[in-house]
Amino acid sequence: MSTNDGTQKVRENGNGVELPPMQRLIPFENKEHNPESYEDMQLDYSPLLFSSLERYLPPNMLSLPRDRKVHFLSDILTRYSPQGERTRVQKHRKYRQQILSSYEPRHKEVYTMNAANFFVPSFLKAISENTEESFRSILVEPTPGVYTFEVFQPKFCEMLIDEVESMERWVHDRRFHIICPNTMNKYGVVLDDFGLETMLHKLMNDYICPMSRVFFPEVGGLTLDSHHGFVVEYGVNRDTELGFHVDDSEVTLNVCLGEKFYGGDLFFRGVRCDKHVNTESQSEEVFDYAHVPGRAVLHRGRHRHGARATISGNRVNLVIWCRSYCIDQD
Ligand SMILES: O=C(O)CCC(=O)C(=O)O
Ligand SMILES: [Fe+2]
Repeated sequence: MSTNDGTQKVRENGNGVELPPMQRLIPFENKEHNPESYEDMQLDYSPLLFSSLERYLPPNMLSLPRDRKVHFLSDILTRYSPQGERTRVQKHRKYRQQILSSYEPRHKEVYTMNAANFFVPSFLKAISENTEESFRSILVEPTPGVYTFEVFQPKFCEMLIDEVESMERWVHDRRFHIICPNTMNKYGVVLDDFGLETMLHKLMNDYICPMSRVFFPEVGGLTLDSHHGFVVEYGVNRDTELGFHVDDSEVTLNVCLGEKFYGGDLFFRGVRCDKHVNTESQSEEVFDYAHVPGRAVLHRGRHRHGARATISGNRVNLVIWCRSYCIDQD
C-alpha cells in the first residue's frame, strides 16, 4: 500500500517489497491464449505468475511442454529481478510451505470456487449475462468510480470468518510469526499464504474481471492478472481505523464479511491523479460508505480512501487487490 504522500511509487507485493517491472521486459502478447496451470510444479516463483506470464511468450513457444516455458520465463525473472527480490521470493515460498504442510483447513469448501454456494443469485445472473446493463442492474455508483453491490451469501461470509479464526488459532498455538496483510493493516491474515490463492485467483478472473473490463478499462481493468488477497479486522484488540491511502492495486474489491459492528465507514476522496498526489479533495469527491455484510465495494486502487474507527463490535473485510502487469506502474 502506498501512503498518500506519494513517496512510494514502486510496485509492492503487500510487504513493502518491489516487484520487477516485467511489463517492460516481455514484448510479446497473445490475449486469446488460455494459460496452463503450473500448480503441481516445484517453482521458485508463484505458479500463478507463470500462468499469468504465458500470454507474453513468443507465439512459437505456446505449444511447448510446460517445463520449457518455465525454463524460459524463470530465466527472464531471475535475470531481471534484483538479488533481494530473489531472496524474498524464496523466503516467502518457504514460509507458505511451512503453513501449508501443517495447517489443516476447517472448511475445505471455501478453498475451491463453488459459485452457487458463494455468491447471491443476482450477482451470478449479472456475471453470466456479462453486459454493462446486467452489471448496472445489481449495483449502485454512489460517487463516480465506486460501485457497490451484494455479492456473498451470509453462509459463505460466516464460513470464511470461521476459517480465518481457525488460521489465527493455529498461528497463536504455534507462536508462528505471520506476515501482516499489508504495510498498514496489522490485524488479519493474507489468505493467499494459507492456501486460498487459487480460489481467489479464480474469483478475480471469472467474477471481478468481467466488471473491471467494463468499469475500469483505462487503469488495467482489461488485463488483471495477479492479486493480493487478505482479510482485515477491526474492533476490540484489533486495529480500529485505517489511514488515508491508495491501494497497491489497479482495481480493489472490498467485501464486508461481518460481524456486528458500529462505525467503520469507508471514506473516499477522489482519484489520485498522475501528476499530483496530495491535492485537496473537491467537495464532489467526498463520499462516505457504510459497510454492509455480504456487500462489495469495487474501486480503482488509486481512488484515495481510508476507514473510520470501528467504535464497537468487530468488523471483518475481505480485500482483493487486483493487479495488471501490463500497466505502467510509475
Ligand atoms: O477497512 C476497509 O474496509 C478498508 C480496507 C482497505 O482499504 C485496504 O485494505 O486497502
Ligand atoms: Fe485500501
